[in-house]
Amino acid sequence: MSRSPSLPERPRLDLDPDMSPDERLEALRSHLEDVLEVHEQLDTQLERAKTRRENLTEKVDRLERENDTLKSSSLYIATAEELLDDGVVVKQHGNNQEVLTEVSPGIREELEAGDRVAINDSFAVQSVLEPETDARAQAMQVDGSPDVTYDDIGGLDEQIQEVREAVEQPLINAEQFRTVGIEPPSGVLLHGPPGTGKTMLAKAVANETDATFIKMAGSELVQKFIGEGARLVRDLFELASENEPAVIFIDEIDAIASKRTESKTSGDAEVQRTMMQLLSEMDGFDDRGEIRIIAATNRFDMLDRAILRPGRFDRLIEVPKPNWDGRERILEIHTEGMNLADDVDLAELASETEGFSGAELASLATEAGMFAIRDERTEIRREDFENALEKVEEDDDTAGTPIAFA
Ligand SMILES: Nc1ncnc2c1ncn2[C@@H]1O[C@H](COP(=O)(O)OP(=O)(O)OP(=O)(O)O)[C@@H](O)[C@H]1O
Repeated sequence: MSRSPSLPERPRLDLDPDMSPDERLEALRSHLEDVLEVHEQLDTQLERAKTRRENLTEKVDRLERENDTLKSSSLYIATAEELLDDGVVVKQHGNNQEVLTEVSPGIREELEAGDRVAINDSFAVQSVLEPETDARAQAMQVDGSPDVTYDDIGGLDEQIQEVREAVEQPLINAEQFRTVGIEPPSGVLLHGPPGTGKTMLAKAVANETDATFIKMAGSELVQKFIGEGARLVRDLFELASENEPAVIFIDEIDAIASKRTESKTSGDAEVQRTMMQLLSEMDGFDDRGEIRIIAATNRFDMLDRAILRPGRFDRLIEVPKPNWDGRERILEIHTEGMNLADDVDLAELASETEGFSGAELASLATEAGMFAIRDERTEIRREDFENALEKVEEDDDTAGTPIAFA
């Protein structure tokens, strides 16, 4: 904190009774100058103090707003079970506690039995939740049979091999693992830059093992309401066991498993609870049968190391950006169905696209196709790829990211 500046010294007027009138006048003039200088200094200090006060007021406003948000985010979810003359019976999710509580006339009007509501610490109904805010339905994506195969993935042969060992084998050869007496890896963590094929790998392994693919984004697990994140995790594992064999894919795991921050807000505590629930579901994994869990992150450095301990995400697979061979293969995959002219040289394109991710290469192929369509051609020429590359580089300059992801 900055210390308050000290006040300037008060100018003194020394008038000697022996002074001549001229000397007195001179002394008074010089005193006046000193007084004016001090006045100026005080003026500057006053201005500074005003600015500081404005800054502090702004800070107080901001903290008050944050405080309000924190207070308002400490709500619990409940179901309105019964509407009575003198209130409403709500049942809190998580602990199933039933309470007769009050409700304001405004909320009462729109409330129907069975609605999900947000209640505060004293159980008063704060708001009625729209059916769409049912996070469970929104958050999970279930795909009975994804259509991605290992052949659709370019440049990740080693990673495919590792995923097959860690996920596919335990699913199709569970008996063998039991006979040999070893535990398959609990969870697999794919880490690497965005758009490099992590989701594809998880989908492909589900496809090849005829497993249901259940995807949930870590950011969706970060819920506003206390207990909701943990409930979603429970639902996720429940859904998987209803659909065995199943592959659970948690994208952006860093959203719930980042290194602990200094702050101790209620939001952080909720994120912690969600992660603890995930870890406890994984700990009880042995008896779960044919469910495998894969997580992915672009922010490996941010992860709380606790989730990497044995029995948790104990198989790490790095999914990097493709090298030259990988880029050529990915370009082949994404231009397979395209009507390419003879002058298109994918090897040369692979050289020109160093640093591109798989998703960026896929967009490049689509973009080249768009140039041909604009020109009313069905054949895609070398110039279309050149134009597409140029466009990508322009986008890169303006947007700061190389290309829009497919
Ligand atoms: N190795 C690859 N081979 C072929 N296509 C790829 C590859 N990597 C990415 N793609 C293309 O990019 C798209 C996005 O890839 P995917 O969603 O698997 O990336 P991701 O690593 O999961 O990205 P994010 O971290 O952003 O979720 C795919 O649908 C595919 O078209």
